[in-house]
Amino acid sequence: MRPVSEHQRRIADLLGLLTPTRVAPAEARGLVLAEPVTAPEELPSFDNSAMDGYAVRAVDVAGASEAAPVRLPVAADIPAGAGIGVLEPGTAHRIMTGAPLPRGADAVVEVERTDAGTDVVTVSAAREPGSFIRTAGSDVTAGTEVLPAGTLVGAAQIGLLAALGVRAVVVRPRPRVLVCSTGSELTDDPVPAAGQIRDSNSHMLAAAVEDAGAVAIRRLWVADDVPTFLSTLDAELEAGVDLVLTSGGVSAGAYEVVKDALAPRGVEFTKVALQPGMPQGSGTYGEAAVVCLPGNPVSSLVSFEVFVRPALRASYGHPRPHRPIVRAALTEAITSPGGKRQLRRGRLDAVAGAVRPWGPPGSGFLGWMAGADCLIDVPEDVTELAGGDPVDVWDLTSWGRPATRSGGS
Ligand SMILES: Nc1nc2c(c(=O)[nH]1)N[C@H]1C(S)=C(S)[C@@H](COP(=O)(O)OP(=O)(O)OC[C@H]3O[C@@H](n4cnc5c(N)ncnc54)[C@H](O)[C@@H]3O)O[C@H]1N2
Ligand code: MOO
Repeated sequence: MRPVSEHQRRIADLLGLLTPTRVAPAEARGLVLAEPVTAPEELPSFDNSAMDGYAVRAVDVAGASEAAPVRLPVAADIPAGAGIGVLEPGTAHRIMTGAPLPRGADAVVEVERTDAGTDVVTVSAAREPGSFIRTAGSDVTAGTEVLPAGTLVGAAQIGLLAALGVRAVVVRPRPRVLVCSTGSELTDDPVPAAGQIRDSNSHMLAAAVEDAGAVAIRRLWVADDVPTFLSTLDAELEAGVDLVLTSGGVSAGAYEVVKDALAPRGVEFTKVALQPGMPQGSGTYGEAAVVCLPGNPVSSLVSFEVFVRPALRASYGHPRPHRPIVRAALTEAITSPGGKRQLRRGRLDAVAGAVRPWGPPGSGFLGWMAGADCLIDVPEDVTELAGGDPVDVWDLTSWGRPATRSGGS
């Protein structure tokens, strides 16, 4: 059987790195800059007040105190958004936070240190030159690289791009994924007939694809019929697809539609030393990468976590493609099959450093999976672990906090 790490590499190689494209900043959220951003202008773009108060010349309030306040005529009122005025010596301008400092002023006295006068203001504190002034360029200097290539674009970066008036950035695009469940037992009918079940995998995998930062361009299911399966793929691929993600039809039964359709077309079907998630398919179809996951719902989602999620994130350059791993002590004993890496569902108490196995190891227990928040990683050569033993745990609730190690190893 193929080791997990080898199959991870194969899937990552199949998807590769997507070609960068230019998008509006809002569309870059969650994506990664493929080219740096250089500030086209400085920030702030003009000297402005950091406080609601009075713009003055520091020399005019030198020596002012509670005991010996200084009185200055208020020659102007400067709300935020006003133009840049001129302050005559021996006067004050009432100024609001963010409003432009008038020429001639070199300090702001906060309103709390005055009597808030509108015609004449009484100032009871001296202020050094530069006090409460945000000078032009003090945050960002024009021409500097503010966001290097490789930056993950989030709220702060989008805010900065907006402040600088940057209208487009270069990122790798979200991978476009076609999610296709297979199985003649599946139905979307709210009341399934005898022997039929609702399709959970296409909904689940489409959600997992979107959580990974990719786009599930279509979600569908097809029956166990090779010509229908192939004609559906052919029709859908015209929309431009980076990855075809199938579930079901990859094991050893008489009607394995995915394997029967794609094995003759060069897609490789193999057993990976993983539980759950042993039967796996991978290759290309047309221009698209193809990953064929097993149909058992837990196998499908666990193998998505192991193989597909990191490859999708790596394909758009995510700096942390893998889930963070934490070390925790098992609350109870578990067993694992020799020769396979087991990813057992669990519930992590990160504060206590403890992890509780959650539900049986079998691959059909979706109810248990939905209550879990982590995967307990049992190495291939380990068959028994006792309560209290330390284990690696993949934290499924964390979205890419830097970790000392990650699920890639
Ligand atoms: N003789 C053998 N039988 C099986 C083997 C094997 O090696 N030899 N491997 C087992 C393992 S491990 C797995 S995992 C499954 C994988 O089977 P398939 O990928 O071919 O999946 P199906 O047979 O189509 O379905 C398995 C199971 O999952 C249900 N299913 C499938 N798709 C969906 C869906 N979209 N939504 C909800 N449930 C789904 C399906 O009804 C079956 O119960 O094979 C084992 N067998
Ligand atoms: O390996 Mo299967 O994927 O046990 O459920």
